[in-house]
Amino acid sequence: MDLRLPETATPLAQLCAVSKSYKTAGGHELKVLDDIDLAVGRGEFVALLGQSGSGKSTILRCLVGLVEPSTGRVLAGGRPLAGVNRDASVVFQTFALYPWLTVAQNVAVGLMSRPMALAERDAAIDRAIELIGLGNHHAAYPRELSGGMRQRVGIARALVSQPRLLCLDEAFSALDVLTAENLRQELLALWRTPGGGPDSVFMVTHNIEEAVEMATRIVVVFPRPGRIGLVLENKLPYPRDARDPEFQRLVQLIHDAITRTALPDLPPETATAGQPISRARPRMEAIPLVAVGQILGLLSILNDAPELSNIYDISDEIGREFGDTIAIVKAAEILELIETPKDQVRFTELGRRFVAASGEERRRIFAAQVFKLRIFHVLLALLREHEAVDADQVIHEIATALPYENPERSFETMVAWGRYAGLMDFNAKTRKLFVPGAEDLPAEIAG
Ligand SMILES: Nc1ncnc2c1ncn2[C@@H]1O[C@H](COP(=O)(O)OP(=O)(O)OP(=O)(O)O)[C@@H](O)[C@H]1O
Repeated sequence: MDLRLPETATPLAQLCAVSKSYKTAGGHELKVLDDIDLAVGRGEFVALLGQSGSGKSTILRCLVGLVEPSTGRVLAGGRPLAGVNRDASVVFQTFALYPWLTVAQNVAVGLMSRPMALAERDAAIDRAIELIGLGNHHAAYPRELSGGMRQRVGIARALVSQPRLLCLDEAFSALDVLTAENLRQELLALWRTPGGGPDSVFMVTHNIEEAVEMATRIVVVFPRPGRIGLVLENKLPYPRDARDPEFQRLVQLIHDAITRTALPDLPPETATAGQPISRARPRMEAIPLVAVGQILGLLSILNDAPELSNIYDISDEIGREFGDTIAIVKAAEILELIETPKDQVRFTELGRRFVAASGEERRRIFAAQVFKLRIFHVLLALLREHEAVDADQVIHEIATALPYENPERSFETMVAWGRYAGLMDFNAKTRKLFVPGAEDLPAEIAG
């Protein structure tokens, strides 16, 4: 039986046509959210999923008033929100506790801006501490607690003000599996008990199963710029069983939606008649912000454990969150070392040669593949014309070519890849990019 109160028409929190742009470190405009319409109604448990960097945290922060949208409106209880939403609290992944304060004092921080009598305050703190199972730890310091207990303090601090809307930003992802599952169940019970906890929950997560286990509505954000990609109602009764076919169907739907946008099965590109023949591909591709070591790690996992064939299993194996795994897989894919039909991940012929090769040969293959990426092609053409190129000029080129990427971070990644490939080097003092010595370049690139 569902004990939730019926939903009322006015959402607790709402984004209306919200867009958000940031200025990056180099002063470039980066649009991270585009025209987001999203509401959290009374009694709802909404989960927000999406790749890393798709804008999930920014949406959460806009919703509670921690970040102001560039355009669009934020409403709380149907009225324009000015400042922070006092009916909402946020639990962050990092616990964010003060190490010099006790559990009770840390929880009290959640009431800081609320005028109330001392006795009322103490009663609220006791209630929140009891509610979240920290009864014997009022006077303990964070360092004396396990990760799970610390996150309980984080949740108690969020609940102490009795918010109507509880927001969770990857709140369980730093916890071990069992602790996370216990906390999820307790939180669900709190939300489902009328008057027990928050009316509504808004949860940002990378974990698809977690979303299907908990949420009544699941929203998938598509990236660059962040926009609403998929909305699913989840009417499965609680407690939910991960083996239920409907549970599995929802997981698969979400999984497909996320991988499809990150790793689309595109037809191979063909040369366009009349265009000059170039070794670079015509399409301008973003560089996933991953280290060369992560790509090499993925390839060695694929090589050592050929039975791991889909992104899910691989994500578990490398111990990264799904969104991060996708970025690593994408990087290996644009280098043509792997291919990803549907949600499968497998070596290409070149990838097989790469893992079997010596260090020197690997660099040569890597260099030839990097050279095919249009953005590198542009950069290497610049480097051929000038002895050294200013970092800011390159960052500007990236910002122009890839308007939805963070140009400074893309630059750092390109330098790291280019260094590994022996194609370029960077002097952080002079902020100049240069070619390490043409005689060292692989023959097909030096010409
Ligand atoms: N204060 C800021 N200044 C500049 N860029 C920012 C700022 N905050 C976020 N961004 C950028 O906005 C984009 C979206 O970030 P956000 O943290 O909302 O994504 P996310 O989906 O929550 O990512 P993750 O899952 O990795 O936490 C990223 O490219 C990020 O680098």
